[in-house]
Amino acid sequence: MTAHPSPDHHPATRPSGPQTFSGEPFGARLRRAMDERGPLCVGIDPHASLLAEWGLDDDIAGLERFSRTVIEALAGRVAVLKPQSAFFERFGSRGLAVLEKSVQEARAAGALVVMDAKRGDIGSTMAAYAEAFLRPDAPLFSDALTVSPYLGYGSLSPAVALARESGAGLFVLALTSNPEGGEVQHAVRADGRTVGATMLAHLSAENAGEEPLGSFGAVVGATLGDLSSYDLDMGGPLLAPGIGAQGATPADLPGVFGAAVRNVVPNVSRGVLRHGPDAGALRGAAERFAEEIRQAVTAG
Ligand SMILES: O=C(O)c1cc(=O)[nH]c(=O)n1[C@@H]1O[C@H](COP(=O)(O)O)[C@@H](O)[C@H]1O
Repeated sequence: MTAHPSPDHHPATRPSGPQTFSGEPFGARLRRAMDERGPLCVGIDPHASLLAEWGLDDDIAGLERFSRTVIEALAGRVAVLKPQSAFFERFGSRGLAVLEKSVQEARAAGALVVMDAKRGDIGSTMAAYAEAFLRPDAPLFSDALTVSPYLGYGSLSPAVALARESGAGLFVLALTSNPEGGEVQHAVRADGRTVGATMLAHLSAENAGEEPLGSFGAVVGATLGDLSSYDLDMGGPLLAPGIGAQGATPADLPGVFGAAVRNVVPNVSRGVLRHGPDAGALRGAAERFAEEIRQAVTAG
């Protein structure tokens, strides 16, 4: 007789967790979280230098303590937490185990989790990356994933399809915050459009008809100055890194994003994290950024 696994059976490598699809697409969940908590996204970026500043060793115990401290301080307050996968991958399989636990704990505590792994590959491999982060029973299932479209936007289709199916979202690198990004993203194509504008147009098509907000976002740096030549109103969220350590401020947001500022999810990582390890100080820093963002967005 064949033994049937119980309905809640998961292979040992796929622990069950809070990762069940609520039935509501990412864009709608994000809109609500932004309305209720404000739009701030805090990064979980355990730089070696921050571990040292926090009095932690640059080892797996330090990594775990760092990540847990950020989650305990902020997951019940901010709309989004964004773990940067590289800082966990640095520690190999044990770092990935900390990342898995962090994602699950942050989601269980009420934050949406954007996994910052910036994946991008040929379509058939992209399908595996999508399974790793966007299939609801995957150990690293996250509410959304950052992806790179620079193997061609179409190479992302398996991730788009799985995100739609599982109620997850994507943030596609369109106009990145770093000064080197322009040589690729501002390059002008034969049709006269820049590469970055082309990515925004693809996303606009993806989000067509989605209310109140589409699930297919763009990454657009808060550091970039006037972007009025770009159509940023593409129906989805705009993840805006660069505030704090990279020099942008909340007051810059209306000037960079114009009317699309209402869909901006401003990210701050080091600007908040450098206030740790005290939970109250982390919360205070996040609250100050959140308040400055609220004032800037209201005025803009
Ligand atoms: O996708 C991202 O999150 C991202 C895109 C981008 O254009 N620029 C950028 O800084 N990021 C990430 O956003 C975070 C910014 O960190 P801080 O400069 O410490 O606030 C880092 O985790 C970066 O990897």
